[in-house]
Amino acid sequence: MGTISEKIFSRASGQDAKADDFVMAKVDYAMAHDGTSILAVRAFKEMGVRSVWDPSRIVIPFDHLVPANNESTASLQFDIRKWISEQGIEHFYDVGNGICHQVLPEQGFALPGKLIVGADSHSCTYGAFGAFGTGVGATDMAEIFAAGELWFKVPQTIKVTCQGSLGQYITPKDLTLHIVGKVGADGATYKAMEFYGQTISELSMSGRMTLCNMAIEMGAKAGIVPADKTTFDYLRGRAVEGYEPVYADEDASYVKEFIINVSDLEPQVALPHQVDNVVGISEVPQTKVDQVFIGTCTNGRLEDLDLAAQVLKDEKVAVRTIIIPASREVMKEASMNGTLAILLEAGATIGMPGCGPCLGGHMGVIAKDEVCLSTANRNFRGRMGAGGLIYLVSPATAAASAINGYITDPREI
Ligand SMILES: CC(C)[C@H](C(=O)O)[C@@H](O)C(=O)O
Ligand code: SF4
Repeated sequence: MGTISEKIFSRASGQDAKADDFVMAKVDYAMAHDGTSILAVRAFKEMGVRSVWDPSRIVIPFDHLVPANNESTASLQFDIRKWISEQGIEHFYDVGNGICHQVLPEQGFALPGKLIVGADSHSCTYGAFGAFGTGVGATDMAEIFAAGELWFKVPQTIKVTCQGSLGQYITPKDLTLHIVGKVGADGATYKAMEFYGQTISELSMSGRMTLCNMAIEMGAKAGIVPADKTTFDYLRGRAVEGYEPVYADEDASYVKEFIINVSDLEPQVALPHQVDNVVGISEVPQTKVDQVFIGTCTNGRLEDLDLAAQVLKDEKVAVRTIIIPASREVMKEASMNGTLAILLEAGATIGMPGCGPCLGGHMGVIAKDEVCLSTANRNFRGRMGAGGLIYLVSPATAAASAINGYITDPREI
């Protein structure tokens, strides 16, 4: 009698964990990136603890400001590299390897049934593998570095069932934005979400990651897709250790249920400046675009780049179009299968793997009143530059809009 979260916390805490219980849980993998490891390491040092609990269970990708954009970033990264080597952290992915939420799954750390905690809010991405993945602040991460465990309140769970198959150019991002619009930006606060139904079973791992990635945009602590054959196939030859998938019981109790039918879903757009300000593309008035950005931990995967290339083949972009593969692996595959050549031929600019301009640090910050059509997960005011406007869409919609210079339904190209 339990949800996936209750079962994972029961195992990780060694007690029968039910929703709303407070438990001390052992973390399987802890992640911090260049942005948050700085604060986590500072807090860790202040605790006076000599060495981390387990250097083989800490994963540190550098992705947010890479390569360093100025001297102060460079010197912070220098300090972290030093700490990483002193502590013997085994899984350090330096500049160029890619975004944490792509690197961990690719390298086989995102595994069914595991408790994976990251010092980054989109750590819920790992739920795509049937794991409990969640984000914490830097001081909580310091606790984990020291002891390998942390207090958690076991979340209640919302069940989302998705029926029907996605149509042509209707992508997992459209499904995700549609769900965010229905549930609302605070509709799942401190809850776990479990995703079921035909639509979900048909999603690739890439699509499931897009979906779970945005669970936090509804306030959720975790977004979980139960592991199935698609999961096991992806993990074959990749998983860093053995794992035991965890499934909810028939009589598990859910605080709320949503049923979503995608049969007639059209491309979705989240209008500025709220992520749940979601409408169907037919309701968007003609909107001129200044910049298109395809990338991030939401939509920078091979499938996303391939889709953009499918739309952009033999076409030219009318506006500046920045495409940033989520990882080196993605970039390598996109270069081998011809996708990068198509994108370059169309006039797009390819950036090196990492977060890029997603949170307004570099590589595509926008000016006041400029419109950026982005495949990311957040369109908050000022995120990519003060006074800029961010519209969130799928890679297909982003690519189609790049051709016309205004927001365009990819089915019309
Ligand atoms: C920098 C980091 C703390 C932040 C997060 O946690 O989400 C970033 O990745 C973001 O997307 O805004
Ligand atoms: S790609 Fe964007 S949302 Fe994802 S971790 Fe980086 S900054 Fe955060």
